[in-house]
Amino acid sequence: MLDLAFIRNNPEAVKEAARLKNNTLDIDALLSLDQQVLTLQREVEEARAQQNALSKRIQQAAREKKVEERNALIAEGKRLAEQIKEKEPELSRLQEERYRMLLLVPNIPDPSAPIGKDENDNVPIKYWGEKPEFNFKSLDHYELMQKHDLVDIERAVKVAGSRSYVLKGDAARLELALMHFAFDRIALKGFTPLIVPAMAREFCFIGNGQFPKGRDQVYAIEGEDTFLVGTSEVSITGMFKDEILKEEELPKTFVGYCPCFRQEAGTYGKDTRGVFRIHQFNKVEQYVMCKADHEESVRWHEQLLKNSEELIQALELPYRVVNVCTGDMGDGKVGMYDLECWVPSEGRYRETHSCSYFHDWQARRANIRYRDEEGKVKFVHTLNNTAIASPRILIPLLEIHQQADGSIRIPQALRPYMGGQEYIKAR
Ligand SMILES: Nc1ncnc2c1ncn2[C@@H]1O[C@H](COS(=O)(=O)NC(=O)[C@@H](N)CO)[C@@H](O)[C@H]1O
Repeated sequence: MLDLAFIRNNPEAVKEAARLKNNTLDIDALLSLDQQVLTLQREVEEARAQQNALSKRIQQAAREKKVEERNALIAEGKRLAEQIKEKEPELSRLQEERYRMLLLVPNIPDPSAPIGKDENDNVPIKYWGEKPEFNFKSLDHYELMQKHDLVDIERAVKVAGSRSYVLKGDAARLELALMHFAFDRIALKGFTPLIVPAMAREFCFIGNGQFPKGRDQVYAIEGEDTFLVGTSEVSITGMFKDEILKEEELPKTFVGYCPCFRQEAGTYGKDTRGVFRIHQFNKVEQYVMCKADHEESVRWHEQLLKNSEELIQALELPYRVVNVCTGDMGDGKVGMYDLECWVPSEGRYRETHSCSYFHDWQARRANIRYRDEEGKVKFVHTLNNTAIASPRILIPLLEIHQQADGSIRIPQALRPYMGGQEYIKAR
């Protein structure tokens, strides 16, 4: 959410942001609704002020025993009270409608973000690692998983329907090893480990920006005010709602974990093979809350990307980083990098990480503030990046490290989390 004063003073900038982000919100309609609210607010306040003045004159008339005047004044007071009683519900209805529209206003993308329509306009900015040249018939992730009996999709579909999976054997151990590896490496950088609720109240989803627009991606729990989170980012944002932190508490850095759930509405028929796009997965998340300073946000954005690059380099996976364009980054972002790992069977890079900064767009929605050294209260800036999301990361991991004899090499960095095991051996 943007500051209403900013929108009033910079309507063209906000309209341009909406255009660049394929956001169809009618900013003029919001501003005229805002004018209606301000006018009605003034009328109600004036009526209240008149009421106060009147009550003094009524007491005065009573003291001076001016019965006629006092009655006339009381009647005037009643008329005013009627007016207020009629206008207040209208005022709160319009304020509620203005708030709902404010939630739909996109953030202003940084000028460094490429202007574009969709993911095809994202700009690659960095490549790392040698793509493997297999001198044998290489397999895709699903063939490898079946060959090594590492997955059971059929029984998962029986249990949970489409886009579900059972990870078996070393793949199940790999997933937990990857979670532990990511948690450890990021915690070693001073980030506070958190295991957070995967069920969260509505205000958490409004706070991080998942609601109202992304509501169709979220599973609701029947009869409760809680929903299943698509990322621990939702719960971490909700943890600090309505709090006023001290500046010296910032930056707050977290490495969060929880199971993630997504409806994946609108992706029918897309990425249906294997475990690329599923309804439930595990993710270790980096989350930073810092003071309201653009340079600091940019520094953290670069740092969060670097942290994840270090993890992927340790897993020895070739990847590239793309600067996400305005049409693909979504409403809340000021800037966004995707880290994409090379998937040999597809002959292309596929997204495994998203790294974003928001300035105070999330903090304003979740009302997370801090008191700076001069005692001024400001909204914090928030950022997040994937550390590791699995099983999606298993796709490049298994494919890249497959060997001619059918075994799969476990990267050195993961071995301590796999009991020292070096290969997944063909059975
Ligand atoms: N439906 C899904 N199935 C499997 N993995 C997914 C799915 N949705 C997202 N992911 C993984 O989770 C990562 C982060 O998801 S994201 O929506 O892009 N970004 C976030 O959730 C941010 N909180 C940063 O992690 C993706 O890059 C991908 O690796």
